[in-house]
Parts: sequence; structure tokens; C-alpha cells
Amino acid sequence: MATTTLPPSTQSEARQAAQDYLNKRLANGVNGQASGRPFTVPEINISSSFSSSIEDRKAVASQIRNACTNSGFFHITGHGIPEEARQAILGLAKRFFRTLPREKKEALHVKHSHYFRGWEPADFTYVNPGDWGADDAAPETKEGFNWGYEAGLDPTGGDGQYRELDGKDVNGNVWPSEEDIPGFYDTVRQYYGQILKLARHLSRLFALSLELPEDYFDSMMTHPGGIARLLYYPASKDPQPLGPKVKDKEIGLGAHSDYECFTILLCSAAPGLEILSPDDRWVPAPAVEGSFIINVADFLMRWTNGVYKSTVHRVVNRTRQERYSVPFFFSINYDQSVESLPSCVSPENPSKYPPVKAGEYILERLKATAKDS
Ligand SMILES: O=C(O)CCC(=O)C(=O)O
Ligand SMILES: [Fe+2]
Repeated sequence: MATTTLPPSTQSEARQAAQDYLNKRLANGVNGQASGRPFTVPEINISSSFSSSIEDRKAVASQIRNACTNSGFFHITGHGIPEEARQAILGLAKRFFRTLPREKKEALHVKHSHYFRGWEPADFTYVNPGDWGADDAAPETKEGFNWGYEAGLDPTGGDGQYRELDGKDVNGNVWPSEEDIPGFYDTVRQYYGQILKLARHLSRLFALSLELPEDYFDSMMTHPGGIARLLYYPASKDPQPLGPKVKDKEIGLGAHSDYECFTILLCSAAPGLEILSPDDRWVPAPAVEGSFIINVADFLMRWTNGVYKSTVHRVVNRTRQERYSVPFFFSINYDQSVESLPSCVSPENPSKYPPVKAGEYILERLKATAKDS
């Protein structure tokens, strides 16, 4: 008689589950033909979510629920972050990647960091760990610079309780010197502060969307994890069209799903983000001027017991223009453990996932991406 073994409540289980899911999705022969099932990335104007009327806020939350249970991706407009702030951080990315000498970047290399902070040269990590051993794996062309939450970047000043991914009372960030890139920290601080405020606002909408009290997540976001990155994708020398069964020679960022609760993504004008549709087609993310792209990530997918979809995506620069982006991966406090949300569990949908601590889960997923770890 077959015995049922419950999944062990370990981080490796979580990492393996994510890799198995990705492998399964990619094995189906991507770049396939449309099956006719519609796939859309909705545009949600969230301006009325700043209203004092709960009904207005609930109306926006209901659009968010719709997007999160279908594509797992949506654009937001009406978010209140001025265009100058968006351009300032994209301009900073360009300055960092294009003007900082190689030896100064090397000094900030992520290989020196226990928490994957600092400069990541092209090809240092594969977001899809399954790509390492593959003979035909195209190396990633992206270059990155990563940092995480620190109280000095939080407009609330934080609660003094920040813990790193592994629970330690340290701060893992590294920064270029003011001399090398004047204004770097200040530009990061201004952008990060605004995006963190937006993330906390969106979390309240997520709570409503999950039929929870609006302040349900508030106490879990007092010193939240929030890794952000500057990313640079060089212009392609030989751009390939996206087409059925075409093997891409150049991959900016390999197929993956994000790890945290949700991502707030800012992109420069060049396209490149591609989303894997439920019928296994790569669909270019539509461009919506002035918007941020929001996508559900794996930790929230687990926390919602699979009700919200964390969707596989990648970046391929199919243009002769360079591309920059600034993703912000919002997590709850890293020292917080969670189990399936009460509104996502029912006799028909019993809890599928063991309890997990936010920081441990994310650290395990990050470790899986670095060849040397
Ligand atoms: O650069 C982009 O548009 C997407 C980046 C991304 O998916 C990531 O860093 O996880
Ligand atoms: Fe991503």
C-alpha cells in the first residue's frame, strides 16, 4: 500500500518545489503556438485606492485579485510616483554601469557578500539554476547591482528590528563611494523610500483583495525585506525575433519566477520582458507609459496556498538599444514565519505548504542561483 509522505518543512523542499515547477513549465516546448486561451496583462489605475472611501479601495483591490488569480502580472498607473524620480534612478543605473571602472565594480562584487549584495557581472548567476549544466544554455547578458532594506532608506525610519535574510542583526549592503558616483546613495534613498511606501500601500490592497482586514499585513512590514536591483541589458548585436520554436542565442535574464511577495518593476523604454502564458507561449509584456509592472512572487503564491499565481518570466533584449530596469522585490519582515492565509484555505483547498520563514525561504532561493555557492 502506498504511503503518503508529507513534504518536509525544510528550505530545500521549497527550493526544489520551485525548480520542479520551472522545469515542468519549460519542458513543454516554449515559444509554441497560441492555443487561443487569452492572456492579458491588465492595466489597473490605482488612483482611487488613495481615496478615504473603503468602497473605492475595495474596487481597486478586486481588480488586483482578478489579475493575481489569472496572469499574476499587471501594470499600475495612478501610483503617484513622479516621472522625475523614475528617470533619476534609471539615469543612476546608466551612470553606474557605464562609468564606474571595472576595478571599482570588482571591489563591490556579490561574491564577497553573504547576502548577494553588490555588483553582479553578466553570467555570474543563472536565475534558472537548471541552466548551469546545459551545454546549450545561453549565458545571461545582464549586469546588476543589488541592495536591500536598511532603516536609513525607510521613510518611517523603521522599528530598529531589521534582521538580515539569515536572521542576523547586521546590514549586508555595500555602496560605491560618494567620490566614485556622487549622489548615488541619495538617489537610491529617494527612489527606494517612495517605492517602499507604495509597496506598503499595495500590501493593504492585497489584504483587501484576499478578504482580510486592510491592516492584516501592517505589523509584518515594519522592517520588511526589500531587495532592489539596478539592471543593465546591453544592446543586442544580432537581435532575434520572438517566434515559435526559435532558440534564442542571447538571454538577458533566464526564465524564473520571483521569490518574495510581489515585485514592483520599473523599465526603461527598450522592451524585453517576456511572460510565460498558461499555454506556454512567451508573451512580450505590453508597454504602458508611466506604469510600474507588478507581479506576484513565489512566497506570496505559497502564502496564498496557490490562489495567487507567481508567473514565469525572462528578459531578452531584441533591440539594438541598451535596456535598464529597476525591480524591487517586496517581502514581509524576514524574521516572520507564515502559513497559508486563513482566507485561502478551505475543505476543498486544504493547506498545501508547510510553514516557512520569509528570510530563510528567500536566502535559499538566492543561493540556488549562484554557481559558486
Ligand atoms: O528587467 C526586467 O524587466 C525584469 C527583471 C526581473 O525579472 C528580475 O530581476 O527578477
Ligand atoms: Fe523577475
